[in-house]
Amino acid sequence: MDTIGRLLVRCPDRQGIVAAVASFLSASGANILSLDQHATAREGGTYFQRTEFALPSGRLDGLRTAFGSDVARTFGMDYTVTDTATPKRVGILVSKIDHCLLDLLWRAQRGDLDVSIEVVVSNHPDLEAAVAPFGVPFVHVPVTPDTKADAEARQAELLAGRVDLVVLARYMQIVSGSLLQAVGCPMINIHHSFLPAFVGAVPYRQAKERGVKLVGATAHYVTEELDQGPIIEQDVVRVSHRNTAADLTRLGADVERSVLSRAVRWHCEDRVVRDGKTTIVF
Ligand SMILES: Nc1nc2c(c(=O)[nH]1)N[C@@H](CN(C=O)c1ccc(C(=O)N[C@@H](CCC(=O)O)C(=O)O)cc1)CN2
Repeated sequence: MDTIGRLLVRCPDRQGIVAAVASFLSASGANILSLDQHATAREGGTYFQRTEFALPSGRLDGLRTAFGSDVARTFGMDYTVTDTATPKRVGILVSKIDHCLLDLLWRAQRGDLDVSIEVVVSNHPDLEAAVAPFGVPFVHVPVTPDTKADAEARQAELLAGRVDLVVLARYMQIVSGSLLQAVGCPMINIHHSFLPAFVGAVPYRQAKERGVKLVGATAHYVTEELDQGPIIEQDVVRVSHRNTAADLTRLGADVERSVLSRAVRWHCEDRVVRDGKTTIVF
């Protein structure tokens, strides 16, 4: 049974990258199944490539090591080599709002999202009963302004080294730079507006007051600066003057769920590469 591997690279653009990667994979006994690439400029830019390949089983670790000392070193590549048979481990941070959390749990349970949700951590106890049927551990870690540092230390204990991705599913606390660093893996947030519009905690109220004709949602990587992380996915839905702020919240919730699940899926399929403040999504 072959291993299906995935190689994601980012490096300074120059001639010969595709040939070098393809030659290396061929010489390693791999058969390329798909290859997507992007260069940010005609010259002097950054080069990105996502390659899926079949490889005789038991050889992926050796290929990863050899690629690092060979092609990656030659071209100055940042790269990852992953085994598509190993689902990414996901931890979810949530507060009281349930729809994004339950959507991810439901999609994972159905096999619609190929991830392993390892733990749900919440600063409120409200959603413990809703999570229980999914068989996923739920840990309540209260957060107050006075206890935030200790709470984040506990969150880090629950997440660091145990998950490959953290998702903020309408988590209503600002994550400190030290927690971001301690967790040591990417973090994705679902913001309930079409960024850069309406940053902050209450975008639907801002949207109603502004009289918008569209509301939306944005999934982005979390950075220390609030709602400024590289955008992964966005979508919108039409609204009108007839809609109350509560209507906007209800209509927006469906968009949040679909945007977040696409962003998590694409990240876990290694389709997303960060390029400064932006992303490349293959
Ligand atoms: N470091 C980051 N942390 C968080 C981000 C981010 O981009 N970077 N996104 C937010 C999500 N969010 C809007 O989508 C958001 C959540 C919370 C707040 C906020 O002001 N929270 C208050 C506490 C509110 C409460 O206790 O109910 C606070 O933390 O002081 C703003 C925006 C998630 N975190």
